[in-house]
This record gives sequence, C-alpha cells and structure tokens, in this order.
Amino acid sequence: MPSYSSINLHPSTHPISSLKTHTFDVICIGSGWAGRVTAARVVKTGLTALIIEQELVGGDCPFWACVPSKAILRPNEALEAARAVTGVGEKVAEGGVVVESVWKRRDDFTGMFDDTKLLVPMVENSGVTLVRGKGKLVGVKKVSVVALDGSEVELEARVAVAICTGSEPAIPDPLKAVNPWTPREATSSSTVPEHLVIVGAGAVGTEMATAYSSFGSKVTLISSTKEILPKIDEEGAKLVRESLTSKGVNVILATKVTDAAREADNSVKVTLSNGSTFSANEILVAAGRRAQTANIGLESFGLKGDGSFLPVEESLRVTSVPGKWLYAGGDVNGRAPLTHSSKYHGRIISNAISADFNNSPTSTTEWSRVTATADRLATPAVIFTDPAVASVGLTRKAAQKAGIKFKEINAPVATLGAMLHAEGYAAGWAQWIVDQQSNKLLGATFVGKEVADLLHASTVAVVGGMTLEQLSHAIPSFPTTSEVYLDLLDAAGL
Ligand SMILES: Cc1cc2nc3c(=O)[nH]c(=O)nc-3n(C[C@H](O)[C@H](O)[C@H](O)COP(=O)(O)OP(=O)(O)OC[C@H]3O[C@@H](n4cnc5c(N)ncnc54)[C@H](O)[C@@H]3O)c2cc1C
Ligand SMILES: NC(=O)c1ccc[n+]([C@@H]2O[C@H](COP(=O)([O-])OP(=O)(O)OC[C@H]3O[C@@H](n4cnc5c(N)ncnc54)[C@H](O)[C@@H]3O)[C@@H](O)[C@H]2O)c1
Repeated sequence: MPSYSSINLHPSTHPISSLKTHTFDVICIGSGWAGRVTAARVVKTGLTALIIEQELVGGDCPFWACVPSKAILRPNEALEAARAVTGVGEKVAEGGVVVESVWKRRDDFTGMFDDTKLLVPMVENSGVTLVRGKGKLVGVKKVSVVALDGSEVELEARVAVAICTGSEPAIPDPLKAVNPWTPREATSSSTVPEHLVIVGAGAVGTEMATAYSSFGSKVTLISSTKEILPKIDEEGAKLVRESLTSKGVNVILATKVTDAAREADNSVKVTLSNGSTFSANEILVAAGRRAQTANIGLESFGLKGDGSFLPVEESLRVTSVPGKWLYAGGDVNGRAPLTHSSKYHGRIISNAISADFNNSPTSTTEWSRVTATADRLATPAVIFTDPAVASVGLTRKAAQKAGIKFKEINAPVATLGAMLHAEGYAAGWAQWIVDQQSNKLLGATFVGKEVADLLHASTVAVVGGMTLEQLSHAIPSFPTTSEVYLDLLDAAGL
C-alpha cells in the first residue's frame, strides 16, 4: 500500500455540477457515521437529504480509525489465542505475525482507501444525495459548498442542518514541528519503525502499542497520567500496563514530551519532562482529539470554530441557536467520541427532526427517542488491547466525581467458562458499580481476553435500570465467559 501522503483523499466523483436541485429538507455536513445515519433515517421518513463530504466518504472509522486499527490488531490476537490452546498451540509455537499479510488484511478491510467500493454505494442506496466539497454555514438553514477547484454553490435546507464534521488529532505545540505520525499514519502505514515512541496512553496509544509491538517495533509509550488509560479505574489499567510491559513495551508514567526535533537521518530526538532525552525512528501523537469546526461559519451564530466541542442539548440541537434547525452529532459535540455513539446520535437527530417536522408530540424525558440519555449514563466502550477493556456507564472514578452513593463489586474473570474459551487467561478483572439505595446497576467494567461481547448484557441492564436481584435471574449459559456474571452476583452476596 502506498504511504498515507499518496492516498487520494479527494476523488473527482459527485461534483457540485451533479446536483439537480439546490434545496433539500436536511443537509448533513460530513459523511461519517453521524452524518450517514442522520441522512439515511430522515429519508426513510419521506424527507430529502444531502451529505456534503470534503474527503473520503465514510469519515474516519472505515479508513483511519476503528476498521484498520482492529484489522491490524486481530492477527496477533488470534495467534496468541491459538498458542494458548493445547492441541493447536504446538503448531504455532514459534514466530510472530506475517506483517506483510497484516497490511494486506487491513487494505482488504479499507478497500484500498477507495470510497467508491462500499461507502458511496451505501449512501446512494439509502436515497441520500452526495456532493464533494467543504460545507459551511452561511445563514439560517443556508449552507455553501466549496469544491477543490474553488467553485461554490449555495444550498438551502428546508428543515434542518446537521453538523457531523467529526474530530481531528490534538497535537501538543512542541510536537507540531516534527511532522509526527497521527492515528492516520499509524493505521495506514505499511512500514514498521524500529523504535516507535507513542505520546499519550489512552485508547489509541495503548492499541497502537499493542499492534506495533506485535510487529516487532521497540515501543516507548509515554503517559502524562500516573496510570495509563485514565478514563478507567486503576485496577483494570494496571492489568493492561503489566501486559504491555511483558510484551517489551517501555511504559513511562506521569511524564510529558516537552520537546522533539527531527534529525538529519529522519529520526526524532525526544525530550521528556523528567529531563531525559532519547531518539526514536518515529513518533506517534495519540493525545486526544479536537472538534473539526474551523472555517465552517460557526462564528456568525456566536459559536466558536476553534476546535472546542460544539455544545448541544439533549436532542443534540446546538445550544444557543434558536429555531430548532441546527444539530451537531458525533465526535464534533464531544459527548462520547466513539463510532457507536455517532450512530446513536444519527438516530436521535433524525428522530428529533422527524418529530419536529411532523409536529408530533414527543416526550423529551430521559430515554425518550429524542433524548441522547446514553451519552450521560450508558456509553459502552471497548479498548482492544490484550487484555481488552470493556466498560459501560459509571466507573468508580466517575461515580465518585458525580457524588453518587454507590457500592462496588469486584470479581476475577476466571470462570471455567472463561478458561475454556480464553485459555492462557491470567487474571482478568470485572467490576460493577451499583446504586447503594436502589441496588440498580450503574456501570460495569470487564478487563480480560475476549471480554468485548460480555459488555452488551451490562449495557442493557444499565439502560433498563435493572437491580442486582433482577440480574440474579439472568442466567449465563455454561460454559461461557458470561459466567463472570455469577461471580459478580456471588461477590454481591446474591
Ligand atoms: C485510531 C482510532 C481508532 C478508533 N477505534 C474506534 C473503535 O474501535 N470503536 C469506536 O467506537 N470508535 C473508535 N474510534 C473513534 C471513531 O473513529 C470516531 O468516534 C468516529 O469516527 C466519529 O464519527 P463521526 O461521524 O462523528 O466523524 P468522522 O468519522 O470523523 O466523520 C466526519 C466527516 O466529516 C468530514 N468533514 C469535516 N468537516 C467538513 C466540512 N466542512 N465539509 C464537508 N465535510 C467535512 C470529514 O472529512 C469526515 O469525513 C477510533 C478513533 C481512532 C482515531
Ligand atoms: N477502541 C476504541 O473504542 C477506540 C480506539 C481508539 C480511539 N478511540 C477514540 O478515539 C479518541 C481519541 O483517542 P486518543 O487515544 O487520542 O485520546 P484519549 O483521550 O483516549 O487519550 C489521550 C491520552 O493522551 C494523554 N495526553 C494528552 N496530552 C499528552 C501529552 N502532551 N503527553 C502525554 N500524554 C498526553 C491524555 O492524558 C490521555 O490519557 C477517543 O475519544 C477514543 O475514545 C476509541
């Protein structure tokens, strides 16, 4: 695969001249999951919709984020799982993944970074019109599209505009000058740096440390916080850190990169806040995201276009803009920057648009179809490290911060079911956060091998407001990893 810089981000299909009308019921700026789900669902209710996209149709997830990152993580996960199973492990005892084939697997999933194979047909088959260019608000329900060649057209939305422009990497100032890898270069690379330094030990940093160490890179992972993965509780994060260390990753905690310089041989000299320096062949910045809000006309509505997340109310309408016509969904509103949350936002926005358009009386209470309640109370997330981290709702830290009276229930993920299906399992950890008074489940975290699919049961329980007494009647099948639910119930005394 050619390097990131040679990928064509601006295909020539769907020019402004292809538009048969300049008026649509709904205009979505951005074709990531948030924009695509919003547009496709309003079309199902009989409205017309347009998506404006300035790069590849599909947004980050299929080309630069979830899909390629999971595509390159899976081969080593499968290899290690096979190695741990007696009867098969002997056959694959030696050697690592075949890196060239891993890149090919990634390219198969990304369609060689060609959006016309899957994503463009997906949009068109949903009855949504597509145009390529940069979208910008130019008035109430008015959007302009500027094409790469500078041509421009002004469009009108009869009903609503949805800003679904996503996010971009936040690069700390001292690192801008070295032209570092961002997640885009890390997920689309076809080379393995001998020594890769990763700045930031959140979701991207830990997943890429897992991937590149399995490809043979020497990886140095720098965490500004005193434990990696600061969004989860320390017990779980510690298990991931210890596993990374056992794979040879050098994890440096409570430290920042204060300076970096590109050397003549293209290596990067890094200076840390503890005063030490070292050289690496490449540097990946994975230090969080900022909203893609620059130059999209927000200022004329009193909003900031400086990378801060767009403030929205519970139906995802942009706060402070009157008239119920301007929405912001997905990463750009910063509520839950994950692909499944972008899909959820598309559902909520389309429901709210349709309800308004049809003047249908719609409840706006918690959990109603126009209220994005899960963002606050039940966002699930899985980090595909080894062990993986799956969490939903409140962690202990979040419950403490919210001043909630809660009890915490912990259990290892080491049931017979888990061991039969995830051999070689060392010491996983599961935690429930439970409301002290009502005994309702408020949050769950599972750390271990193959725990990703354990999560949805807890998500359903949190959304449904289930008590532990009710959960004690939800019987996990034997022998499955879900038997950890029985261990949690035992630990809760039920
Ligand atoms: C390395 C990595 C791995 C990840 N892995 C996962 C994972 O496993 N699971 C998960 O749930 N999440 C994951 N995420 C997060 C996930 O990728 C994002 O949350 C998701 O892509 C956001 O979708 P979106 O629709 O909000 O925005 P995007 O997918 O970013 O789409 C926004 C689109 O808007 C376009 N756009 C921006 N401005 C304009 C404009 N002015 N005019 C026209 N078009 C515009 C952009 O070009 C882009 O195509 C990962 C992120 C990264 C970086
Ligand atoms: N499996 C998944 O669901 C998945 C995978 C990857 C990314 N994502 C999403 O993509 C987004 C971006 O991920 P991310 O890892 O960039 O962000 P993140 O917020 O998860 O982690 C960034 C980390 O970098 C640290 N940091 C910030 N500045 C630093 C500095 N100067 N030096 C060292 N560390 C610094 C922060 O403390 C934080 O821990 C997140 O919203 C994440 O949820 C999800």
